[in-house]
Amino acid sequence: MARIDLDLSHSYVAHPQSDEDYALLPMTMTFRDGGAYALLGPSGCGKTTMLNIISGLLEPSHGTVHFDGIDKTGATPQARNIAQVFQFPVVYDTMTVGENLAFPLRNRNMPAAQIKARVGQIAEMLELNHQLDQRAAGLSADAKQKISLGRGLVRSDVSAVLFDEPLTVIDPQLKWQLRRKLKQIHHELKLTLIYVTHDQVEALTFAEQIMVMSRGKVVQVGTPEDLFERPAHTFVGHFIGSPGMNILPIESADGVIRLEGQSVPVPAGIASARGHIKLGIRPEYTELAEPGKPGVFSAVVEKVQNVGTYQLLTARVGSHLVRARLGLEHDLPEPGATAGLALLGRHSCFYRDEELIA
Ligand SMILES: Nc1ncnc2c1ncn2[C@@H]1O[C@H](COP(=O)(O)OP(=O)(O)OP(=O)(O)O)[C@@H](O)[C@H]1O
Repeated sequence: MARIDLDLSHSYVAHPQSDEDYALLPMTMTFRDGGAYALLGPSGCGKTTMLNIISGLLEPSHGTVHFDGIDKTGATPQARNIAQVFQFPVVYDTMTVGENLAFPLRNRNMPAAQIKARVGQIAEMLELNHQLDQRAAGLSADAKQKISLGRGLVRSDVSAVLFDEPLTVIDPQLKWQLRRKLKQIHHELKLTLIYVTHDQVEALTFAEQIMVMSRGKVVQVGTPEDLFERPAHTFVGHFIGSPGMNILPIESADGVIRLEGQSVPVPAGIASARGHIKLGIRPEYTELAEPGKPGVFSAVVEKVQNVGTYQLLTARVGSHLVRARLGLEHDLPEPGATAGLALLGRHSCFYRDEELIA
């Protein structure tokens, strides 16, 4: 396993002029030896570009890639000793499940007894142990992708295992199991895993550290808890969570916050910042409260939805929609009614130029 350091930028254009010409803006990034990482972001943000630069399929237009302190910028995927799992299964139909799993080890001339032991271990982890002698040809897409995952994980001497949206073809129920399985496998095998996805649930279940990307930039690296509790950028606030964070433009001065003509005192003990800034509060921390109390804004209820395990209240503060996730035990006001919403508290975040400041 290896520690991987990136210090680079990448443009697919020969002479980039502006930020828009870059698939990856200048960045430095470290993947710890043995860490489980997810690269998370919407389509086109640069995830695959970063993964291909790490694997060696693509050379960055500027900068370097180091594995364990050794410059690997121009090295091929083979020379980097990387294992990759793609969106669609890569298996040999004429071979059995066991032979497919053993293939990367046979290629390295590993002794037969060791191959048998390692294949057995991986097959058991992925619950393929009862199918080892079955031919791959007749298997479902799900089973074939499990073999691909197994082939990616079977070698213990790789620098890292890279996954590019590997659960896309998997049935939803099995997807849920496999996400947890991969986390457990990481725990047991201590491989450096880098997992690309645009699905926040996938990233949050699997990874220890999540790199959230937007338009060629890594906007935050953190644990699932960091991303939820203290989004470093308004994009992370929007992107993580269901629904995302409420982000509201405010004016803050002398312990009073103005939002759409309402002036509300900041509750005692809450750190704020001055000026024209943005307030972020997660729907999970947005509560109904008595209007007129510190931190409570007056809102007009638009909609109340029962979402099974909680109720989602949508209300308007001036021209801004605010969402609150509330327990089923609450008796909620009807649409059109005026309600107080507590938006300022210890979970409030404040942003200037989209970056977290308090
Ligand atoms: N071979 C290429 N030539 C030119 N531009 C490219 C090439 N590959 C990607 N791009 C551009 O680089 C940017 C980043 O693309 P990339 O595929 O890395 O994003 P992504 O986050 O992986 O998206 P997706 O989830 O859709 O694969 C996009 O604007 C894309 O159009």
